[in-house]
Amino acid sequence: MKILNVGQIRDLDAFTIENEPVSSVNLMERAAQAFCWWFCNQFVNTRPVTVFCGQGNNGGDGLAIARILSQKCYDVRVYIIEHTANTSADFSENLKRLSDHLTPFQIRKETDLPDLSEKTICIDALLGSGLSRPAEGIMAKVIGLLNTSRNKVVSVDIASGLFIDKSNQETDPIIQPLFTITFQLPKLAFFMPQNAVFVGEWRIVDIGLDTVHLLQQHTPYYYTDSAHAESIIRPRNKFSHKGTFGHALIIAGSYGKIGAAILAGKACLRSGVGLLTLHIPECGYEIAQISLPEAMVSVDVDRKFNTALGSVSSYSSIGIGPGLGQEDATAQMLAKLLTEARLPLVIDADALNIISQHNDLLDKIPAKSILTPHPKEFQRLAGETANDFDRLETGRKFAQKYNIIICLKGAHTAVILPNGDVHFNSTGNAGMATGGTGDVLTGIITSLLAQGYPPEHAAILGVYEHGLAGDRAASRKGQSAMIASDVIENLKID
Ligand SMILES: NC(=O)C1=CN([C@@H]2O[C@H](COP(=O)(O)OP(=O)(O)OC[C@H]3O[C@@H](n4cnc5c(N)ncnc54)[C@H](OP(=O)(O)O)[C@@H]3O)[C@@H](O)[C@H]2O)[C@@H](O)CC1
Ligand SMILES: Nc1ncnc2c1ncn2[C@@H]1O[C@H](COP(=O)(O)OP(=O)(O)O)[C@@H](O)[C@H]1O
Ligand SMILES: [K+]
Repeated sequence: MKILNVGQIRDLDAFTIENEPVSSVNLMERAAQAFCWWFCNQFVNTRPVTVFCGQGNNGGDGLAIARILSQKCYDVRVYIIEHTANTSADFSENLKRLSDHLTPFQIRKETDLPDLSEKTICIDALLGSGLSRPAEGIMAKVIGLLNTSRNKVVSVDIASGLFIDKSNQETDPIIQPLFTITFQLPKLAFFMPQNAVFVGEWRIVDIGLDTVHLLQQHTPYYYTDSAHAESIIRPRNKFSHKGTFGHALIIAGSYGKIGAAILAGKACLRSGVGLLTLHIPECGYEIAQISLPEAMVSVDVDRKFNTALGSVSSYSSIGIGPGLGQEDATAQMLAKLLTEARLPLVIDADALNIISQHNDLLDKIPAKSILTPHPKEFQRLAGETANDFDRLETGRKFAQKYNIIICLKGAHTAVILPNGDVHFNSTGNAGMATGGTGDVLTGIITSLLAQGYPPEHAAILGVYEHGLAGDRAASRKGQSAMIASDVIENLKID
């Protein structure tokens, strides 16, 4: 699914209006109906509703929503914030249409602000995608009122005050909704951790914007929905054998962290690889043979750390990093691997930390290798960034410069491709914020690479399936009880 910028969204609206054709007020009616369909499924009509409207099209949506909800027997109040002399045409039309049902209250100054009963659900239709500057004056006061009230707030399209495709300042007044019900497409702002409280839970409602025009839009930003992930999966051929699915090598673990190697290895096997070899320090030999009998074990000459590899030319994919430690000898082994490897690697955890400390290694990373940093590891690698939008841009430039794929891990892991395209993940949950889940991801992606998935697909699909397994684990165990092993147990890539 594509993620468009503000200008493209405006064009898509305009194209739909002209070519469907549908009048812009009827498109607004569709948007309001779609919002109300979600709203009525979520909240019963015994809850009072107060709609706060600006004077642009977002406010117009709010007026139409108020009318529809009032027709559905909700007890609705409407407040219009008079912040400008210019109202949009569709706002004015909806104001007329509302007059048979309700009389709105005007808010011009602070003393006009209402007291809200606790049960009231507030609908935020102050400002939408037309936001051109931070909210101020009476608009900021209303935002402040809603944020300090204990009421549930639902934002129409986007929280008022939040920019769709660029960073806000920390001091900007922005609604902090419980839900954002957005039209047709997710917005870039939703994927930034800095915006978590300004988005809440978000849902997309379809308003029938032109799909052909949408297909023609160029954007570097995508959202990995189930349809996209499933289109990547290759079915297993009836006559396939273990050689068909590759031989993966995972180089991981150190004294006290052999578990990281086991987690990555088990995840690799559970993701469909034909054969797996684990390269681990000697202290992990028995642990690995007992806990993962399906894997072959290559034992390092060192007892506690991975320090030396034999030839790696026979492997179909190589993953390195989980629990590796950062010993000098390990760093030298990594440098040699980067120079000798003829295929894209999966590079995680301490392997990334070693590269951060030896910047000359960056140029040696094989093309299309997949790096899986969490935000701190990415900061060590690429330096400080001003905000999450800036971090994403830095990631895009980094991926392009070194011709690599970066999976910037988080709630919506961003898979950044060598051409600068970004695929935000849609699966996963906060139960995955527990030790070892990153090791599991390394195993999954290494497995997919071994099976012959192109690196871009291995990264996008691996991240998606990792999150999906996490979601299954959460629904079975609960987010607090689930651990990384549960993510592995719930893998099912087919
Ligand atoms: N047919 C369609 O296109 C559809 C559109 N839809 C809906 O329209 C929404 C976009 O509507 P929109 O473009 O009218 O912008 P909106 O956000 O309502 O307000 C802009 C007004 O506010 C002003 N303003 C800006 N910043 C401000 C600030 N900080 N403080 C105060 N004022 C500020 C700005 O004025 P200006 O920048 O010129 O000063 C302008 O007057 C979109 O999110 C969706 O909900 C749906 O119905 C589907 C069909
Ligand atoms: N709140 C969250 N929502 C969704 N996924 C999450 C969340 N927190 C962590 N994850 C996922 O869990 C994994 C954690 O990886 P990482 O930080 O490397 O952990 P570890 O080093 O303990 O293995 C990443 O894939 C990340 O995307
Ligand atoms: K809004």
